[in-house]
Amino acid sequence: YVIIDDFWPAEYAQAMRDAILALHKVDGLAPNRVSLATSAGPLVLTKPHVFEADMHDKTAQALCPLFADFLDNADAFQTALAQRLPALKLVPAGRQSRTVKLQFNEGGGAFPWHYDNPSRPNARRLTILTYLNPDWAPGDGGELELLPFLGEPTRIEPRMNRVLLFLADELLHKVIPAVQRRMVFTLWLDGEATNTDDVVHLKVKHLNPDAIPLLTGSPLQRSVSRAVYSDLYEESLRACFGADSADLRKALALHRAHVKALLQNQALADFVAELKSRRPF
Ligand SMILES: O=C(O)CCC(=O)C(=O)O
Ligand SMILES: [Fe+2]
Repeated sequence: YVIIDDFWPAEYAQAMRDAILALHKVDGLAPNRVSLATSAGPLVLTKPHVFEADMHDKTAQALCPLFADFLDNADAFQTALAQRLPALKLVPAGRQSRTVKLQFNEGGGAFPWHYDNPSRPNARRLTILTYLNPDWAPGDGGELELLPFLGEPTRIEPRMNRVLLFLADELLHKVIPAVQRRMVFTLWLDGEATNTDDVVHLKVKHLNPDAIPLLTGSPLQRSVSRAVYSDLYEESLRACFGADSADLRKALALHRAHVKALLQNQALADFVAELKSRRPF
C-alpha cells in the first residue's frame, strides 16, 4: 500500500468534503447494503451507521455534480496511473471501468474484514481512498486497518486529504468503528486481468509450505483467508453489526458455513493449520 498526504489541491479536497456533507443533508446517501449469495438465495445485510452513494447512480449524479464530473472526467488520471503502474494491468480508461463511492459514517459505523474484490464477477484491481476529515483526532475511531496475509496489521488514520492506494484483490482490511462522523471518497479501478483462473482456484499443488510466498503475494490468499483468520473475521462482524442483532447472526452463520465447507477437505484443513501457525499474532 501507499499513503500520500495532501494529495489533491487543498481547495478541491475541501470541495469534495462539502459535496459529501451536502449530499448527506439532502438524504442523498443510503444505508450500506451488501448482498451475499447463499444456497438459499441472496442474503442482504445492512451495516449500521454507514451511508453511501455510488456515482453510477443517476439520482446521486443529479444531487452531486462535483463527483458526477469526477466520474465522467477521470480518464486522464486513470490512464496516467495505468501507465505508471503497468504491473497492475489496469484498464486504462472508460467510465465503466471505475467506481466512485462516497461514504459517511458515524455513531459506530464499521466494516468487517474484507477484500474489495472478493472474487468474480468483481474486476477491481486498485482501491484509492481519499479521507476528508480535517478535525480527526485520536479517539474519534474510523481508522482503517490493513492486514497483509500472514503479516502484521497497520492502522491508518483517516486524516484530511490523505490518499491511500492498495490492491483491491490482495489486501484484507477493515474499518474500526467511527465514534465521530467521518467521510471518505473511494475510487476503484478495474484490472484487465483480475480473477483469472490461476488466482481464483486454489489447487492441490498449492497445499504445502513452498507455496506460501505465492499466497502472500497473490489474490489466491482469498480462498483460505476466512479459515486462517476466522477469529478475527468473527470479532470484526460483531464490531460492525452489533453484539446481538439479526444481521450479526446471519453474517456469522454464513462465515462459519464457509469455513466449515473449506475445512471438510483434510488436505486443506492441514494446510490451514500450518498457515495459522505462521500468523505472527
Ligand atoms: O472507509 C474506509 O476507510 C474504507 C471502506 C472500505 O473498506 C470499503 O468501502 O470497501
Ligand atoms: Fe474495503
